Amino acid sequence: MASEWCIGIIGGSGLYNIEGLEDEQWIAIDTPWGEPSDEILCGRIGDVKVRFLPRHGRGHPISPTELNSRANVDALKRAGCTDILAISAVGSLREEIEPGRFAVVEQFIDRTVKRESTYFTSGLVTHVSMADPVCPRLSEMAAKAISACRGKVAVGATYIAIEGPQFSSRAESRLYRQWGADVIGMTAMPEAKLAREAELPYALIGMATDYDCWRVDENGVGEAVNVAQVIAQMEANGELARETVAKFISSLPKKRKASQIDTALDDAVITAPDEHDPELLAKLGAIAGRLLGED
Ligand SMILES: CSC[C@H]1O[C@H](OP(=O)(O)O)[C@H](O)[C@@H]1O
Ligand SMILES: Nc1ncnc2[nH]cnc12
Repeated sequence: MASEWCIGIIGGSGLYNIEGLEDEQWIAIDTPWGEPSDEILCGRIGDVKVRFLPRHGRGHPISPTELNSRANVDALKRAGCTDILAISAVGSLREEIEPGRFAVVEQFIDRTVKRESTYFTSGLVTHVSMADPVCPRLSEMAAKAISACRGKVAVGATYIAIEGPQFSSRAESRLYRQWGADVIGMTAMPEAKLAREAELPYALIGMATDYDCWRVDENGVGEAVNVAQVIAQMEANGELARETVAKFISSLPKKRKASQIDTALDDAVITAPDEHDPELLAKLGAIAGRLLGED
């Protein structure tokens, strides 16, 4: 297992570039799942290799529903990533997660319906555990990095992923609060599931940009989220996000210890070897090469 860190950063809305990389170069990576959102910015900070992918592409041309998360995660793995730190703009479903606060996500509710959400289709049926969908080690380091940059942090957040691109109705927003969701977004699912299938430890920082639409003011008037408000708050969050990423990377321990997630596919495949589909196996070189003996 890799003992050197290679950190994949997935930048969400408002985070289309990162600064301070040495030897930086945008590199196009082909995958058997189609095109990733953009080229990957490859470089390093000190001894740590960094691979940055803007989730929606530079200039934000790609909608949440049309993100090719399979290609994105596969491309990051091909680029050598050992771990992924993802950043997202999120709506807050809790009074105490005010716009500007960064929420480190611990759990997900997946309400997306139109997306390819697995690499393991018929011919290599595989069931990984999503009981603990994020990497606790990365999440703890992310929370410390936010605090070290004097950011306000909330830990242990539950993220609900909606299909979008429309924001939620008030009834949905209130329902999601009853379900125990703390923040809402449109992108981290199936990204987190695919990262787990790719045996990549994954953590998510949600940058609260708005209160979605569940809240009413003192006059009983409901607020509604709009893109202008989200963009203004994203811009206000941008500097802290960049500082947090730099701090997170510079604070990593020198050597990377193995994580249980590095072997998430062990014992997860159920299809008998003589039923394996060779075409599917050929596509899985980057994702499951370790298991399939192609490393
Ligand atoms: C511009 S608000 C809605 C948009 O922002 C979030 O994207 P990301 O998670 O990539 O930061 C949200 O999920 C929507 O896609
Ligand atoms: N209120 C909201 N709903 C869904 N995605 C979002 N991204 C940022 N704010 C959001």
